[in-house]
Amino acid sequence: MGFRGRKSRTQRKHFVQSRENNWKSSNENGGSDEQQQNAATTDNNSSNNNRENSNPTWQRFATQNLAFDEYYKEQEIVPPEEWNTFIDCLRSPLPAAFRINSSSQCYLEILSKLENDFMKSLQEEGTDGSEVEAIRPLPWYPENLAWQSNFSRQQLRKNQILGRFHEFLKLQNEIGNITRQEAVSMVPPLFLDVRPDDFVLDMCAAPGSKTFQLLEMIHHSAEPGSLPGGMVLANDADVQRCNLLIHQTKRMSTANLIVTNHEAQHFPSCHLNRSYAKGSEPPEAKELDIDQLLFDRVLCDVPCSGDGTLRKAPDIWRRWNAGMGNGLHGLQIQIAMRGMSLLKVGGRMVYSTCSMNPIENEAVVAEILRRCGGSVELIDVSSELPQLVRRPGLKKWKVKDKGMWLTSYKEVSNSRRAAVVPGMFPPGKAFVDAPEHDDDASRSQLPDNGSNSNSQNGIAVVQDPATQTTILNEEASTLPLERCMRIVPHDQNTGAFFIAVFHKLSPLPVIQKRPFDQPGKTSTGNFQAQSFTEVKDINTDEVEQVDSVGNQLSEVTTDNDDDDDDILENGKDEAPLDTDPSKMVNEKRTEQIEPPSDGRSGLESVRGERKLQMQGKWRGIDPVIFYQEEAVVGQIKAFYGIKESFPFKGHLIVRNSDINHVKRVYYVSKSVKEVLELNILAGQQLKIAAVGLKMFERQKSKDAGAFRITSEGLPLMLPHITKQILYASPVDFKHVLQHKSLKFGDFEDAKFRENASKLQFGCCVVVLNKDKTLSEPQVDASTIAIGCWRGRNSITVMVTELDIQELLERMLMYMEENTDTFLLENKPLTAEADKIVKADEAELNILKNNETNHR
Ligand SMILES: C[S@@+](CC[C@H](N)C(=O)[O-])C[C@H]1O[C@@H](n2cnc3c(N)ncnc32)[C@H](O)[C@@H]1O
Repeated sequence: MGFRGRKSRTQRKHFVQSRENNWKSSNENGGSDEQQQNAATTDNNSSNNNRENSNPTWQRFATQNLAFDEYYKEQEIVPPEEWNTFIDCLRSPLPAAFRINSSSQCYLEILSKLENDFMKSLQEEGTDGSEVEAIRPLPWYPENLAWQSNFSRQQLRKNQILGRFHEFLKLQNEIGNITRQEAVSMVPPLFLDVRPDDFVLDMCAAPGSKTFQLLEMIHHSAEPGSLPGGMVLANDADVQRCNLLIHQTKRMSTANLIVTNHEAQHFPSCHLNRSYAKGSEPPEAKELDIDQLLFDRVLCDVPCSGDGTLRKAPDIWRRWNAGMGNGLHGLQIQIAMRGMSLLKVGGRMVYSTCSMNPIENEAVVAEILRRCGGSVELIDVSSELPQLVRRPGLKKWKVKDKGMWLTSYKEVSNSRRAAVVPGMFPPGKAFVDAPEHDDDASRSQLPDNGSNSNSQNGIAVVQDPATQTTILNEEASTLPLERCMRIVPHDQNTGAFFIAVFHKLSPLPVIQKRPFDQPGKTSTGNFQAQSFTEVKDINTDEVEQVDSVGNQLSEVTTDNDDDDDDILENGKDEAPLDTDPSKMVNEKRTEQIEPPSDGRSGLESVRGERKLQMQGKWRGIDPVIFYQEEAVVGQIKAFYGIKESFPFKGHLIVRNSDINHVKRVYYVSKSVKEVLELNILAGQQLKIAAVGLKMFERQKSKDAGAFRITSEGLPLMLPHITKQILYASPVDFKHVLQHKSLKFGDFEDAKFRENASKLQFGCCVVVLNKDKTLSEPQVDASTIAIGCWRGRNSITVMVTELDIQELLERMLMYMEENTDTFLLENKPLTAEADKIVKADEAELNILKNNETNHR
């Protein structure tokens, strides 16, 4: 219906400025030479760096960092003969890319406009006769839904056709019909192979480009008026970035999304209280299809050093150092392992980074495989997306610490063993200290069968008498790291990315801390499988923390998908998450709600005391409350004639603990409903920042139906409502959009006038009747409709300027073949009609003003 929920959005200038890609010389970049020098060098102790610092040439360009060059040459990230091409490409600006939202109702029209209009006109106008394609679909993206443009922003503003294209992109992006996203960032969700019924966890989701893509996949084949069986749970640890995520995903208008704010490595398990499992389940628990929150698909797009995005964020050149990757390695493993434990057996997990560093990539993948002890396999996806040029994962790499190159853990000095862990080294090089020759401790690494090798993952643990170290002597061939994918910039003119795809074959082995792991000390980074008992929930507190990592995050976390234009203010109708840490309850204190002693069922009890519990649980976060006011729901159903077949019970939620003053009611899909119910029964472990599709908004007018259907809720509701609908001819529809308010008499169609006067006062829906011969057209994917207000003598539209602009644009796209009737001159309103319309508008404004409170 093309009117997904959108507020007028103000760009966050300060945010944008800090992320702008300024292709400047070092002098223009600001900051003293000394600052730049410090930023560009990594390992102050290193003799290499002393040499670099004394070499003035490195300062000449902001897009150069000798430590970077040295590091990646040594890692043989590309063959030596390709180095110059690789580095030149990294120094050139990145072409803009965008994706068409495949679940948008007009995605085919947008595709056709790009293929048949812009592709040709831009080629003629924009490229000055050059061979380079102005815009082109990315060959590896299914159905031509992703595009790359070779224009810079300056070029886009240069002439009229480019300007028209730019405006088109901006509008469609704001509406949610397209998303600007770096080409390589689109890859990980494609390898996740998401199906509409899947439960998908996006562990580090902000600002949400990939979440949006995952939602598209879930919604792709949903019929109008119906919802897919799956859902996406998008999580991010950073509160402010969570707000960006909420804003970004709002463009999708989905009832199948939950946004949470947790550290991914401590993401709650959300399973039913043990005492319920002993047979005392409340009826609600028995009704639940799920008793633990597990996922069919997990996306682990972890925080990383982000050097794959140098083309888009050249400031990274100055900041880059080898320590960034080393510092993140531990956290990346923790997040990935948590993801793996939340993945269903048979499910798929994608691990990805926008970093080129093997310490953040292959080393993490190798460690996941070691820890999972054969219950997980790295999938060979070489036959998937064959047109995507990628390179196999590295089998060998080195670790650089404090300017020193280390080829095996043996070379790590005692003082550096907290920071440099065995898991950072390639297979066969992860020498682990024998703790004081503690035989029991080394045995604790062995599988239960007592053998000294784990045939499932090919790891042999042997004692090296010369060094008194235990060697994890993996055959390189047993960890098929070549199945990882590395996308390098010069292969297809993109950024760089790393992707690994896992398949969970069986429950994870129980993971225990080895006795000789000191608390707070990352002595080994390795855990070995002890037994293969099913793990319901791995307590992530067992996984050691790398203290330094957290401190580095704010600097090195780079998401890089968020184009400047996508960084927007929060919508005004939902409170942003509270960023004051003092108001946050420690998320690790996720107590379970004990079964009630008064005989009431768990959910009943939770509902009865919801005000107290929900407000106390996650301070700074609005509670999620099932809305069960039957009288109000009945009134809504009666007013709009909503068909009984439309599921309401348990699908409506509010975010206000004062049920009597509810302003907005949200709709959730069956899948989300189940997760919310499970979460309540499991003690509200999820810190839910946003959930549900805003469906109804309360009106003050007594005689106008209690709630109006929102623009974003209308596409879902429309096929199910039987009252308060008007069908307008193209001319009338366009007319009312342009004037925003029209007196009944000014509608061209007599039938419309008659029907309008028969409606109840208040909210109504005006549907574009493309085929004027039908009085009640079939509602389908192409239906254009708009929420309006039926006043005493007029119809007034109740949507934003942006919605109107989009609808007019869509009508133009649809009606190109009927331009004779459609593009009639606007009828000027008569003075008398104008007066009547103004009176109705005033009435409407009073109503709107009454509703400006947050809720
Ligand atoms: C590479 S970005 C994710 C980009 C995102 N997947 C997208 O496509 O838009 C990494 C994200 O991880 C978040 N993050 C950092 N540490 C985290 C943690 N411990 N748990 C969860 N998220 C974390 C950051 O706030 C950042 O938004």
